[in-house]
Amino acid sequence: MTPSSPRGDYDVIVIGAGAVGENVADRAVKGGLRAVLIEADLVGGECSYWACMPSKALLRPGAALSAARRVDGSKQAVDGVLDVEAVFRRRDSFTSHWDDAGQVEWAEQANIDLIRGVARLVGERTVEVTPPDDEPFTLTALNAVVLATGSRPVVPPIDGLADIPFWGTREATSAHDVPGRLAVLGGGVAGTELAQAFGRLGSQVTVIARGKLLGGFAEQAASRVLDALRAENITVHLDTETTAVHWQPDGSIRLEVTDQDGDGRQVVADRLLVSTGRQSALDQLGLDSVGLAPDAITIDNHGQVTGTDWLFAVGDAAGKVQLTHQGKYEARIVGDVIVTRAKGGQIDDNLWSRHLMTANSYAVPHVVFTDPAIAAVGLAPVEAADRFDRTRTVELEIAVAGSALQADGYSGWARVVVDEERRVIVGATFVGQDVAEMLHSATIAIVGEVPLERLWHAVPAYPTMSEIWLRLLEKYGM
Ligand SMILES: Cc1cc2nc3c(=O)[nH]c(=O)nc-3n(C[C@H](O)[C@H](O)[C@H](O)COP(=O)(O)OP(=O)(O)OC[C@H]3O[C@@H](n4cnc5c(N)ncnc54)[C@H](O)[C@@H]3O)c2cc1C
Ligand SMILES: NC(=O)c1ccc[n+]([C@@H]2O[C@H](COP(=O)([O-])OP(=O)(O)OC[C@H]3O[C@@H](n4cnc5c(N)ncnc54)[C@H](O)[C@@H]3O)[C@@H](O)[C@H]2O)c1
Repeated sequence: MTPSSPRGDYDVIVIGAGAVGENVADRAVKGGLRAVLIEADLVGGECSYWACMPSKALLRPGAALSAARRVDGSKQAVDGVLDVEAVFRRRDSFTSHWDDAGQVEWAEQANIDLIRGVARLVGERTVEVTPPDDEPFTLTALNAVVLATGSRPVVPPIDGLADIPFWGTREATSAHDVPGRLAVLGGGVAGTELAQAFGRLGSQVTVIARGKLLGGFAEQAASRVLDALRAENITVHLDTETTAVHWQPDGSIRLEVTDQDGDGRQVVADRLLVSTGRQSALDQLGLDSVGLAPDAITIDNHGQVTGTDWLFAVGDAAGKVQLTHQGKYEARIVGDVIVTRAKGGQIDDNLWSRHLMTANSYAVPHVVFTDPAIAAVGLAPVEAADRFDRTRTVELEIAVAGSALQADGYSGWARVVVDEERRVIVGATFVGQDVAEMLHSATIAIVGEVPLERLWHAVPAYPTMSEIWLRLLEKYGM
């Protein structure tokens, strides 16, 4: 939808209509302001069409099949393989076939104006929009401009890489074919999830990680995912640098890799997926027009760009936490800050106030949707030890009645980190089949700063996997 009169003033101009930009605009409108979203591509952004939704849709059928195979009685009923066409069909429906009509309708119903085009700042509170087939025009924001422009893939400077047609995560998540041999460069979350997804769809997958696999997660958790990938015949090279990539006459791709002992080898694949991280998309936004350098801006915990009182950045663009749910949290906070200011109210600087992104520092939930999955929130033991005087870690195998029922031979691991002074949980990690849904209980315990003495009264239903909470508290000494 293009508003009847797009030129002129808005209270709030949001550049980028990904999940995060949509949420800022929605919050502003619900607070009584006039907001416009400007989008250069599909309304809904990366998560809806090329990231969270399609990647999880590619993973889910494999996880469901494996779950059925782990239970005596149901395993006898499944002797086939994944129906690749059906998996792609289901994925296509989750991406609405890369058609954003539904999101456009949502914006209309939410009373948010939407303009298609590329936006950039041309002065304080002033944004120039270049529509696809029209002349540029300018808009002025009475209150705020919000940068919700997301992130772009980082492509490493590897010899020969620029000369070959490799897949990024966009091409992988929207693929309609399963490569015979798939090489995955990067052992982060995207690479690991997509390696398992394509391995289960039939590719012979080789992952090349320059360090550990899933290095940001607890070693005990990441190693179980690594073991699972290898058990599924996915080759994983750890601590391995890729020095050159060649396009071969038969159309295959040859990677020259070197391990930490300096031993070289070659990996040959039909497709190469490069998933080596993402960086904030703040360049080409005209920040220099207001005296700011894209690589030098700082953003405070209200989402405000330091040195301005009208410019905000949220979600992947802000670069603090590159996760949809956390970006949407930032969006709600920025929306509330803008509305409160517009109404002449006071911004509350206190921890956990509705104007401060406190959860970014203490309670970011993150799920790796592999099988086994990793679900983690809050601080790792080392981070907790940095922040608090006395901390303690309790860890356990997940072996309760609920897990035994969930899968025959269920294997999982759980850990909580406790701030001993306040006797509250400050971090939790679970790894195992179906652990993702247990994560929010940990998030609530951390955000609520629920004392262990009170948590003791939070009785997990029997027989569920949440019983691990009771075992952790018992092991702690409750
Ligand atoms: C493969 C993959 C899987 C992922 N899976 C998950 C997951 O399971 N869970 C999770 O929480 N996170 C996941 N993420 C991360 C998640 O996708 C991002 O954190 C999220 O999309 C960020 O949302 P955003 O709105 O900030 O940015 P985006 O979704 O990137 O939206 C930004 C929008 O701004 C537009 N834009 C940019 N510049 C301009 C301009 N100048 N003018 C107009 N419009 C502009 C873009 O076209 C885009 O639509 C995944 C990421 C990848 C790559
Ligand atoms: N389930 C989820 O929530 C989910 C899933 C996928 C992606 N994401 C998010 O999307 C973003 C992008 O994901 P990602 O996996 O690309 O980023 P990432 O930062 O998680 O991982 C990138 C990996 O690439 C490696 N790398 C960098 N340069 C390399 C090189 N030259 N050779 C080999 N390896 C190299 C890094 O060491 C790192 O392990 C992340 O912020 C991630 O959290 C989230």
